[in-house]
Amino acid sequence: MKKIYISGHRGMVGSALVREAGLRGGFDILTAGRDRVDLCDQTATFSFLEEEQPEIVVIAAAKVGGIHANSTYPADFIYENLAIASNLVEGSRRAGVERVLFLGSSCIYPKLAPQPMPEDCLLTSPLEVTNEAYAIAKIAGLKLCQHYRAQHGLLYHSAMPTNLYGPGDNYHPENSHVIPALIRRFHEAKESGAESVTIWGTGTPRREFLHTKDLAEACFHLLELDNPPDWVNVGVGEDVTILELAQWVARTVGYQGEILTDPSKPDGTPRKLMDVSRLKGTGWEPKIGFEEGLAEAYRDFQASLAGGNARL
Ligand SMILES: NC(=O)C1=CN([C@@H]2O[C@H](COP(=O)(O)OP(=O)(O)OC[C@H]3O[C@@H](n4cnc5c(N)ncnc54)[C@H](OP(=O)(O)O)[C@@H]3O)[C@@H](O)[C@H]2O)C=CC1
Ligand SMILES: C[C@H]1O[C@H](OP(=O)(O)OP(=O)(O)OC[C@H]2O[C@@H](n3cnc4c(=O)[nH]c(N)nc43)[C@H](O)[C@@H]2O)[C@@H](O)[C@@H](O)C1=O
Repeated sequence: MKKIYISGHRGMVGSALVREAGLRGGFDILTAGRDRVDLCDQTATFSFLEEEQPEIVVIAAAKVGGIHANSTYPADFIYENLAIASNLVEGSRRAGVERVLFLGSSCIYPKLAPQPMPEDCLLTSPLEVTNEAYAIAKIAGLKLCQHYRAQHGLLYHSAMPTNLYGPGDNYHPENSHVIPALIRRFHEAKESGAESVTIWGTGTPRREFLHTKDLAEACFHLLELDNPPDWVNVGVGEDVTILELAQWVARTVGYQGEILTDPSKPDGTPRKLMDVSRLKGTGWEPKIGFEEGLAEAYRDFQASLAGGNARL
């Protein structure tokens, strides 16, 4: 049994990682809420890792949000994410942790990166302003792992997922990502009989969406590789416009009214399609189709309304 600490286990990604570890077997799964350890607190994080002695640490704890949250609270996003990454990476080294997997995000790549975006376009031109603070912290996390691996010979490496969705998402009307936000807005419009739903921005940006179960499988696949890349993109390799996404969500929810756009709201990056050839070359493929994944996400939202554990 390998002792694996999955940080952020109450979150959308951390909970998918815990489920996947359970399905795979062979892991002694360690989790800890903020009540046990605040990962922004260096002393508490170092002591926790020293006491628990995990063999593997997965960094899925983070301050996370959509375009509005990122641009409204940039100080929180850069500070908390830098602190979590540096405390967990240095704390892991001190506690003798053999392997760390750090989760970043596709927003680490330049705003106008070549499409699809290969791993080596990192730091080649400026970032998108709406999530610069978060992206800088995620680049720092990736670089911590890369340099600890180089200097200390530790197997610390990273995965850069595209935009994610799945059970346990954050359905906050303003601070969430686009999929949970639209599920909620279209559902409420259907319930109230509203004639139209307005989506933020022009509807023209393109985004790629990966289900968290596929991401969790990719993470455990990476943890099985003897010599994983320092960082690797995780995505499906296909994208849609935000207007097309809104039409998918409307169909899933059963909303038949009009869809309007609001160009006074930010679009963010025009496109961020991942080049996933490196990961696919190691034998991983996503499995969950978008229609199936969205239908499941809508069921998760409905369960949360009925008193489940999703965040509203
Ligand atoms: N969601 C997405 O679309 C994407 C996510 N990612 C990455 O995946 C990872 C997880 O994201 P996701 O699951 O969506 O985010 P969530 O917000 O759902 O989960 C984050 C988790 O981190 C925990 N956490 C945050 N700060 C602290 C802290 N100081 N101490 C202890 N725990 C803390 C939260 O705890 P609590 O429950 O107490 O708040 C929560 O459980 C992040 O690294 C993110 O960058 C990457 C690409 C896209
Ligand atoms: C995962 C990723 O998430 C963030 O980047 P983002 O891709 O811009 O994320 P988003 O999901 O919030 O928006 C995607 C697109 O959708 C449009 N959009 C329409 N209507 C709504 C809406 O109602 N809510 C939201 N949130 N967006 C909407 C929105 O205007 C944008 O064009 C980063 O901050 C960064 O942290 C990061 O890593």
